[in-house]
Amino acid sequence: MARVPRRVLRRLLSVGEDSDAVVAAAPPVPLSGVFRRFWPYTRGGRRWLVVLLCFSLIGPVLDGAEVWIFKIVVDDVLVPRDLSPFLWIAPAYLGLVIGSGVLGFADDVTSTWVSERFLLALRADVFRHVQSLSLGFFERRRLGDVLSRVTGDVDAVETFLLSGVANALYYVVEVGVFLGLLFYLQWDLTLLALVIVPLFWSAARHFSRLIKDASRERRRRSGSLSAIAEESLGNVALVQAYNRQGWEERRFERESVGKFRAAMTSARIRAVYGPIVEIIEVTGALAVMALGTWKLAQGQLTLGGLLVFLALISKLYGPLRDLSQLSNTFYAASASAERIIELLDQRPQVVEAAGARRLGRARGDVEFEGVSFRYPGTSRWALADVSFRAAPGETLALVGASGAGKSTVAKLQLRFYDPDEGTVRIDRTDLRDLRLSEVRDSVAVVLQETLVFHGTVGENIAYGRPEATEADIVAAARAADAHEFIRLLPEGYDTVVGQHGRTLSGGQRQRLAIARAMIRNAPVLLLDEPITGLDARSGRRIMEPLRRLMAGRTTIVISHNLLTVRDATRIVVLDHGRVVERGTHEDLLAHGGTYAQLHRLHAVTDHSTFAASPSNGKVRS
Ligand SMILES: Nc1ncnc2c1ncn2[C@@H]1O[C@H](COP(=O)(O)OP(=O)(O)OP(=O)(O)O)[C@@H](O)[C@H]1O
Repeated sequence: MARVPRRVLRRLLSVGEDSDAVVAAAPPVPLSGVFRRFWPYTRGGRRWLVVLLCFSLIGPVLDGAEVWIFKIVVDDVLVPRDLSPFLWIAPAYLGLVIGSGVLGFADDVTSTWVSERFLLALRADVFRHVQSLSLGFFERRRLGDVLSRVTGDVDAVETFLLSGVANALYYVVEVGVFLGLLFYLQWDLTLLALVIVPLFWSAARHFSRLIKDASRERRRRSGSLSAIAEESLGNVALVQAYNRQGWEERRFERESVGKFRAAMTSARIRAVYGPIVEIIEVTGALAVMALGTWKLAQGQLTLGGLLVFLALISKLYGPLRDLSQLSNTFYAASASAERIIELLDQRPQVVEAAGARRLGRARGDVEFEGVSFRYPGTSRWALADVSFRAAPGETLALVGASGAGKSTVAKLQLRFYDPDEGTVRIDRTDLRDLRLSEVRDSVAVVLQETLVFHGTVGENIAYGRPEATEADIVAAARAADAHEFIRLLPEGYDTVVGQHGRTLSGGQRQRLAIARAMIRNAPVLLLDEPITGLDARSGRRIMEPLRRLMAGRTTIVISHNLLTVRDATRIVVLDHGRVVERGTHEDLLAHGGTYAQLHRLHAVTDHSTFAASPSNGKVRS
């Protein structure tokens, strides 16, 4: 019979089986591990931790003194009905209350300062760490979950380390002071009062495990919620165009309900825990009261003594209960700490070698030699034995069907990944031997998907070189053929473009990206499908500023669109990650292979675009 209620209780107090998770739970870490991991972040505020420790020593002493004065009032004023001691008791009591107030103020301000400094250091470090991770990490992880860890879980670690520890110390000192007073008053009664301590602890141990499970589930669901919100709001145009709002809402709601369930489980655990602790506490107090009353009757204890004893017992049980509850708080916060630790344990796949060499201003000699590469976790070679070289100032075009591996070449050139076999070089030096920041400084990119940040047009152009002057920005915009349209914007270069530059057209965004690459003035230029998404006319308009940008730089142009390829000094044709042809435009046409085929196909598409375009106004100029 007892099994049924036990089963019900277990169901009520556990979070249940893990459903197919949007975001997986982080691996568990013991409390001591969490503590060791985050303790170094208290470095700047340890001196203040000592001050806080002093406050926590003084506070309970003042508290104890207030209770002791109460004993004197009962024994020396109330029982003998004599007012004279009251003349010193009243100012002493007032003094104690004022002292406690001042101490409370100083304690609040100092502890908040220490906590916030800790958070500042931790948050900055977590963010710095996440930024240092390789592209591969971001390609695998859900951004929303990472955001939720950086912003939400970090705060909980503070609870664990500082507030938690400061409170624990405070409670321990309180327990010490009150125990001392109690032993001084009546040692045998005190021992009786302490019988409940093991009960307190076993309850706390049992419940904190349950709390930890529920808290982990809550944090995991929070991560999932952020991930879903980020994905669906970030792609709102797609969601609305395909009428998928309902589906997105249901996904969001499923995680919300999961979080709600986890929150309810925690609430139930706490709600059961509270009364259990109270029952233990009252049992102890009743036992003490019974023995105390017997002692009062025997004349072994004064009335003031008994009253103070009972007051002190309640003062003692307070921090004892808080201490046991604190273990719940610790376990709840450690669920967040685990998520941060998992993030901090991620190692960038691409790391700068110790003693990496300086590159300085590169000449722009780019070389791939026998490069093979597989994306982490995949079995297919994205590039297999790829070799090519572009001398300074040359233009090399990478051509091939979708998925042939063209963008992967760009990622390796930027050292977002390292090749599994072979070598990528700039100026004859392996990228792995060079400083990472200088490798990337040597390259300017214009990507398939133009990245525009929320900010002014001027700021977006200067992103390529933050120290650029206004004149540099305008010069770059002119060269990119962007000056005219920027001038017509409501506030010119100070016009704020929304996130992803949604207030600009595709062609305008592309010209902004060209201006950004222009201002960077790097020796190597990577153009990844620079005219994708533009209609034929805009595509042709972009060609002129692109040619200006390419002049005097080593350019690797990745394109389906053979318009941008014709001028290349050398063309490399990729197929399923392998180089299948190489040569000039004329050579390859004459060869009649894959390139010639692509060229014929392109001529047809280009012609059909042209044929279909008059109604769209997309006429060849
Ligand atoms: N982050 C990734 N993780 C795993 N596989 C990837 C990743 N990025 C690309 N791939 C795979 O590697 C291969 C080459 O992709 P890549 O993006 O280089 O092709 P591409 O030639 O640039 O294609 P497109 O012209 O369509 O942009 C493809 O099979 C693709 O599925």
